[in-house]
Amino acid sequence: MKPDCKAPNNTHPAQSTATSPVEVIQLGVWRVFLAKGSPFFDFGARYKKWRLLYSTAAKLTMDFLVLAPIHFPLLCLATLFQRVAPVIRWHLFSRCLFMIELGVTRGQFDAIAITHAVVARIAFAATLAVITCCSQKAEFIVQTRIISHFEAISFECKPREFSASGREEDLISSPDVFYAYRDLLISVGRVLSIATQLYYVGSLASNKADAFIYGTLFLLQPFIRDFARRSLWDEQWVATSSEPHFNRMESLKSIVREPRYEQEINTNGNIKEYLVGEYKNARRALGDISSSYPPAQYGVTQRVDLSVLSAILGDIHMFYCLASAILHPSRSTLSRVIMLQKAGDLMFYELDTFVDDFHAAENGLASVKRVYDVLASNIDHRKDGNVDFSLSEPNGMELSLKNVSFSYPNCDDGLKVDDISLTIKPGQLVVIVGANGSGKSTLLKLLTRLYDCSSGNIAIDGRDIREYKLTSLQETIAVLTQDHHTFPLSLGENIGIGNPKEVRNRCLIEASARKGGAYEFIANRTDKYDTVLESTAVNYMGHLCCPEDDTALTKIFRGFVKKTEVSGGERQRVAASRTFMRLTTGKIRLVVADEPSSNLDPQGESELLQNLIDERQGKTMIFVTHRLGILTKEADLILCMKEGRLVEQGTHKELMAAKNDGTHGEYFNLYQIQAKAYVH
Ligand SMILES: Nc1ncnc2c1ncn2[C@@H]1O[C@H](COP(=O)(O)OP(=O)(O)OP(=O)(O)O)[C@@H](O)[C@H]1O
Repeated sequence: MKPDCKAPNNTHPAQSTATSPVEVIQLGVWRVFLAKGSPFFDFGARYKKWRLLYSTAAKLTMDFLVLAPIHFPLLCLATLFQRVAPVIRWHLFSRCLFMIELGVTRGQFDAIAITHAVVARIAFAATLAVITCCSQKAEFIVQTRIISHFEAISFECKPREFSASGREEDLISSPDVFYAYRDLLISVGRVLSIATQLYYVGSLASNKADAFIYGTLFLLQPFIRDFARRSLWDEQWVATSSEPHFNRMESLKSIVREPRYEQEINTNGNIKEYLVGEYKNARRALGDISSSYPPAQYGVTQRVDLSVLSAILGDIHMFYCLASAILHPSRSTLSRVIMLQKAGDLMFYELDTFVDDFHAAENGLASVKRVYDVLASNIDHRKDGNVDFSLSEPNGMELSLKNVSFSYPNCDDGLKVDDISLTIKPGQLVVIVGANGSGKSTLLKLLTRLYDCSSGNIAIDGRDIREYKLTSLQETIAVLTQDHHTFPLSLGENIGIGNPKEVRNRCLIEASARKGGAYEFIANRTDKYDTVLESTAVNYMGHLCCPEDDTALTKIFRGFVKKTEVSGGERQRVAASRTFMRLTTGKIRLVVADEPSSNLDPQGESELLQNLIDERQGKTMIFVTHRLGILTKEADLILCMKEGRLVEQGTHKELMAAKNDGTHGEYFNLYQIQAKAYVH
């Protein structure tokens, strides 16, 4: 069925139900949600917003002052001067113009006055050039210091944010902090410039009444234009593509573009053909529905009446000027008319750009506020406790769960862990099994306090998990997951970082690499432990170079971006070695391994698991695995999960023997399926 194509300013039915402060409109393929009624000159809303941002602006000013006590004030003065410069320039020019006009009218020129005016104008131009050069230098220094300061802050904030939410939310980029302040400075400069121009217009007008009328007429047009203008740049909005054919095209595009699908597509010609065909079909079905960026489409929807009024108002001061000249010829001169016209244009430009700069400054400061908030509130949504974990306890951790339930924040997909109660005794080897999506990894995240449970209670060594200091808890837990990562560092550091105090201890690193199964493949690398996996250099290619060309420059560039490849299994071995390195801290009392051997060959897998089990002394160990047998036979406790619930627990023997109403349980069934797969 052909989708409903709506005209750009068609409103969504939700709009008519209307106490909602959000307006929903369809723009081409986009469903746009718009905060209702906040034009630029809504001073009430602006005031509220600025009260919030004021402290950020003040704080940022102090930061700028501390970081660049000389260059920052210089930059401020220069920026403000540059903003009022056009008015001064016009004033000086108008003096020359008046004198020329006077000379032409009288047939006699005042050479000295003209020389003074010309010299003043030249001196001003030279001064402006010097100030511009100085301000560029000052800007460069202030920018560099601000960027490095905020890079450091953002470096500090990001891991905190990440550990709290489990995903990385980008903070404002450091250069943007500088630009936010610069936009603010320019906005202030524009206000100064508008005030100066009003003063200048007043000096051009022949009397106070004229000055007032000109000022009002000059200011009126931008006000009307703001009401006429419908620009998403000035509004708060979010949009989602709601057009099914467009969404399908995007999905198909991502399959072709994303490297993770590359191998599958390239080794199966039919897929490629199918994708191309489907893309063409979706494109055809989309027809003329526009996918242009929503602000570009929204601009088309201006109110015609107000636009016409605004355009006429743009010229009304000219008509007033003409009428005034006709009615009072003795008070008017041609040069005054020209200067007034020019002043009107300049003022209109300043007011118009002021709106954009001011919005940019507001948005920028709102983002900067977030950086400060992150710093101030330590963003971590998990409330930190104040109890230090006791390291004197020689055994592993005791974990007990009472009616624990959990659903992911911002996800109304139901409970992922549902009413689980269990006890893990100190030093036990525990294995969690269950089908995909049954909640095994989620349970581990709760046990390591990556998330807090939604209801119920988790206790470690008899004390609520939330009472422990997070750092103290993290020091005692080693986590090895299936999402193994390597860092863009040397192989040695990739392992050594497990115990940062011993990051240069080659002996410990090699021993850990042996246990993690990385020793052999690292030994075969030319640079061994010094092999750097990914270059950390930042590379640019000038826009006149074409990456596809085979020139000397592009070859050099490819050399910049060369990576040292490691296979998935090798990467997992490095991550496992890092965990063994972590065990050398002597503080670990809980080891959590979520399918740590999913990418390893059978021999690598059994060696890794055995090496981990050999480290059991003084630790509780919890494994998540799909491969029953290797671990489950040795486990003190098997937890069998299904759809977020704990359906069985016991040892391998107990669970294999367990029957309910004469039928075997979940673990038995899972085990049998695997056993059959190996036999056949
Ligand atoms: N960050 C998340 N936000 C929302 N839902 C999530 C998140 N992580 C996992 N889920 C959902 O929670 C459920 C349980 O996922 P979990 O990863 O715990 O299962 P699992 O048993 O470990 O699965 P597998 O064996 O495939 O690794 C799944 O439905 C999954 O889609």
